[in-house]
Parts: sequence; C-alpha cells; structure tokens
Amino acid sequence: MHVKIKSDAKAVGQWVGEYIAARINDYKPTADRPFVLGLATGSTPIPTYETLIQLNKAGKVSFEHVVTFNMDEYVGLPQSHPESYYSFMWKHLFDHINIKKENVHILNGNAPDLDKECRDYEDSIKKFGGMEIIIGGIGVDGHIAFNEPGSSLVSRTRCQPLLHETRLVNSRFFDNDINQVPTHAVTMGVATVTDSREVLLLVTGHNKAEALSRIVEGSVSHWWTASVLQLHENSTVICDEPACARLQVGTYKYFKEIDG
Ligand SMILES: N[C@@H]1[C@@H](O)[C@H](O)[C@@H](COP(=O)(O)O)O[C@@H]1O
Repeated sequence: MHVKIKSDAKAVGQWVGEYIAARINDYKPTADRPFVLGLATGSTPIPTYETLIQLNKAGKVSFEHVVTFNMDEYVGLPQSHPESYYSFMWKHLFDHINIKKENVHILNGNAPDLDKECRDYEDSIKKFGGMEIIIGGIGVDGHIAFNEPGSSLVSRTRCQPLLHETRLVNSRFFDNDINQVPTHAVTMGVATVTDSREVLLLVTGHNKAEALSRIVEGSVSHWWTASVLQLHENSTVICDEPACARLQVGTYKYFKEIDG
C-alpha cells in the first residue's frame, strides 16, 4: 500500500484527477476495449471530479470509451432525489464530460429484486473485464463504499443496513434529519472493490484522522474495512495533511520520503 500525502483536499483532487486522466490516455481505450473505472460519491471525490471536468473540457482526456461503475446507492430513495447517488454523479461529473449514458452504471436502489440487481451488477463488471481503477473515500469509521464495520472482507455487491452513526453523519445532506436518511444501501462488497486492478483511496480532513491511522498503521480488520487495502497489490491512499493528524511521526516521515 502506498500513501501519498498532499497539502489539502484540493491538491488531492488535482493529483488524483491528473493521474486518472493519464491512466485513461495510456490505455488508449476504444469501443471494443473501453477503460473501466469505478467511482465514488461523498464530498471527498468532488475536487477530483472538478479536475477531470477541467481536463475533459481542455481536450486533455476523453470519456468516449470509458465505462463507469459506481460503488453504492441508497435503497428506496427516488433516483430524482437530489441526494441520490445517481443525482450526485450527474451533477458533479457526468453532466459535464463526454461520457455516453449507456456507459454509466449505478446500482438501482429501487429495483424490485435487490438481490438480483446486485448479482447482475457483479456480472456486468465481469462482462467488461473488471475495473482498471476504482476510487473511493472512507467513512469516519473506516468504511469503504457502504461496507460498514463488521462487513466480511470477501463480501460481494449486496443490500446492507446502514449504521446509526453513518446515517447521523449523512443527515447533513438531509436537512440534519436522520429520519430522512435511508436505512439501507446497495453497495459493492469489499471484494468487489479489491477485485479492481488498482484502488485509489482518497482521505481528506481532520475527521478522517482516526480512520486513516487505523487503515495505514493498524491490522487488517473487518472493523475498519478499508484496511483490507494493505493486502492489495496495487493500492494507494492519497490523503491531505489534516487527515494525517493521528499518524505516528515515523509513519508520516516514512511515506513523505517514499511516496511524496
Ligand atoms: N457511501 C459513502 C462513501 O462511499 C463515502 O466514502 C463516505 C464519506 O463521505 P465524505 O467523502 O463526504 O466524507 O460517505 C458515504 O458513506
């Protein structure tokens, strides 16, 4: 696991956006061989999406042959709801780049048969040959996608109940009213994420400091599901200075020296 430490959230977004654009360009995607990209929601990836939009508008990267799979979606929230992850993705990225609508995949949290929806999603990722890169954020409890603490580290895409704490944190998007926050989500499993050939984990802000230290310095544990990235052969955590507040000085210095 690599750890790159940048000054702030904007610098993280700049680095990750430029890196993804370079990876897409190196891959030279075509209609028959698209670049398959896993994407996340939350406030953390917004600066990355802003960078990708700028690069796309400047003609430096094209999404014509990019296929995307989003990590998760709320269950029971209408797609048109401003806080659905569907709305989020179109508002913050897809509406501003040259991606084809049919190349965008987001789990349907209103599917009549959620188990089938999740199985079909896994099949669809496989049909495209798996993901080249996936980017994710983390919850303050170290969850990746909606794989709450205690999720199996070999879990696959499924419907998952949300913890009270997660709903409380996310209530800031729902008029600070926890009762408006859905109780369940459909989410890629931990193993669905780690099947990606490369994983980029974005961690910004002081409120993620405890989670970052657990993931980087702690043991691999289902209580901090993102810690599984220690076992991935190509994973990188890109974090900002405030998120490093709980790292040991030696850890901080080591990664500054090794990964920049
Ligand atoms: N399901 C999402 C996660 O994918 C995201 O990483 C997390 C953190 O969000 P933020 O980046 O806003 O802190 O929020 C939700 O729980």
